[in-house]
Amino acid sequence: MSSVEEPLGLDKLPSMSTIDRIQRFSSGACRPSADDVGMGNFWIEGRSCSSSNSCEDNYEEYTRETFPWKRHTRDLCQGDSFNRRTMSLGRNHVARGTGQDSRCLPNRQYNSKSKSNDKDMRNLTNKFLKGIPNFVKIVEVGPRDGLQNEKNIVPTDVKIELIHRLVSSGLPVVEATSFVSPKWVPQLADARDVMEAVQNLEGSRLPVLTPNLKGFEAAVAAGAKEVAIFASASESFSKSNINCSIEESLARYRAVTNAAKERGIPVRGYVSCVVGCPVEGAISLSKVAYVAKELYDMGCFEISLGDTIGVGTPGTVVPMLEAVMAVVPAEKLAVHFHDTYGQSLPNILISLQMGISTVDSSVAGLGGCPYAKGASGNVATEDVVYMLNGLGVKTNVDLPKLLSAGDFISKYLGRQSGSKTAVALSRVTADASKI
Ligand SMILES: CC(C)(COP(=O)([O-])OP(=O)([O-])OC[C@H]1O[C@@H](n2cnc3c(N)ncnc32)[C@H](O)[C@@H]1OP(=O)([O-])[O-])[C@@H](O)C(=O)NCCC(=O)NCCSC(=O)C[C@@](C)(O)CC(=O)[O-]
Repeated sequence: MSSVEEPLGLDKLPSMSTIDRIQRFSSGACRPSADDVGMGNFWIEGRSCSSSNSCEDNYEEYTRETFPWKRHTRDLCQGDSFNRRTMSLGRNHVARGTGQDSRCLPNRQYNSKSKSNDKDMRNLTNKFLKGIPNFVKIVEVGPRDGLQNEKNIVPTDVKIELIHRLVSSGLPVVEATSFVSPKWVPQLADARDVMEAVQNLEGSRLPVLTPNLKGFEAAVAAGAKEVAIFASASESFSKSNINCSIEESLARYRAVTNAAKERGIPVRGYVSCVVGCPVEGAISLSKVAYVAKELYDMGCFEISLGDTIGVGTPGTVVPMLEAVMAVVPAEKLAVHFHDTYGQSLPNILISLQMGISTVDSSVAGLGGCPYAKGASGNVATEDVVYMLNGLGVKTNVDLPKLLSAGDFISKYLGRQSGSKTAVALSRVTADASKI
C-alpha cells in the first residue's frame, strides 16, 4: 500500500490525455433517471432510456426549466399561478397581472428567440455538451458547511426550519450538521438537538460529519442514518482542522468505517484542499489521489473532492480529477467547490463533462471553513440548479422552493443571498410586479 510519504507517482497513473478522457466521458448514452438518487444507482454507460426519462425531453418542460426568468414573465400574464409562486417565496410584493392585463410584460422583452431558435439552441447544446449526465445528484451542505462558519450562533429552530425547507424542495441529500467538538466549532454545538428533530424527515438523506468514533457514536445515538468523514490532502490543513496528521486521520476514519459497517451505516468521505491549501499552496495530485483511494478502500460509498479555499480553475481541476479517477471510479466521486474566485460553475461544468454526476453546494452560497482563512462560501445551490436546468439536466429540485429556503436563511442572517440566481430572479419578479 502506498503511503503519504511515498505517494502514488503520477508516472503510475494512466497516460490518457485530458482530451481523450473528456471524449471518453462524452458518450451520448442515457444517464440516470430522476429516481436514481440513492447510493449505488449511478450512471452506467450505455444504459437504455426508460420511458420516464426519455432522451427526447418534453419540449415544454425543457423551456420551463431552462428559462425560469421567462416563466416569471409568462406567469405574470397568467395571474394566479404567479401570485401563488411569489407568495410561496415569502416575498411581500404580489404581482397583479392577468392574462388580459395591459401591464403584462411581453415575453419578447426578455427572450427574443422564437420557439424554433430555442430548439436549435438545445441541439447546439447537445452537440457540445453531450457528455453531461441527464441527472445530477445535488448534495446540499448549507446547514453544515454553510452555517459552521457563522460567527453568531444561529438558533436551533432556525437550523431545523432550514433543513425542513431544503428537504421539501426535493434535494435528495441535505447534510444536516456535524458531531465535532463544540470547542472547535461552537456553531454546531446543538448537533444532537438538530439531528433528533429532523431524523424522521422523509424525502432526503440527512448525513452528518463525524471526525472520530466519539462523534460517530453521538451521531448514531441522535438518529443519524448516514455519516461523513473528512480527511485532507494537505498535512497542514489536517493539523489545523482536525488536530492530527493525514495518516492519523485515516487510522481514526478506519475505526469509524468499521463501526459504521457493523451497523449498516453508509459513510461518505471528503478530501479537502484538493487543489490548494491556505498554508502549503498547491497540493500534489498524487496526494489527493492517495487520500481519495484510502477513503474509498476503507468503504466510503462516495468521495467528495473539496476545493476548500476555492482556488481551482478548470485548468487545475481537470488534472486533479484525472489523477483521482485513475484510482476511484468517476461514479463514486462528487465535487465540492467553494466560490472564492468565482470559478465554481466552470469547475462543475468541466467535472460533469468528465463523468461526475454528484455536486455539493450550499443554499444561498452560505459557507466557509473556520480553519481555512479567506475561504468563501460554497457554490450556491440555486446557481447550480439554474445552470443544470439550463443544460436540460434533471435534479428533482424545485427551484422556487429552493429560492424560498435561501430567502428564509438570508433574511435570518440579515444579508443578501450569495446566489446570483436568487438575486437576479428576485429582481425580475420585483420589476415585473411594478409594471
Ligand atoms: C477532531 C477533533 C474532535 C479533535 O480535537 P482534539 O482537541 O484533538 O480532541 P481530543 O481527542 O484531544 O479531545 C479533546 C476534547 O474534545 C472532545 N471531543 C473529541 N471528539 C469529539 C466529538 N466528536 N464531539 C464532541 N467532543 C469531542 C473530547 O471528549 C475532549 O473533551 P474534554 O475532555 O476536553 O472535555 C476536533 O479537531 C474537531 O472537532 N475538529 C472539527 C473541525 C471542523 O469541523 N472543521 C470544519 C470541517 S469542514 C472541512 O473539513 C472541509 C469540508 C468537509 O467541508 C470539505 C471542503 O470544504 O473542502
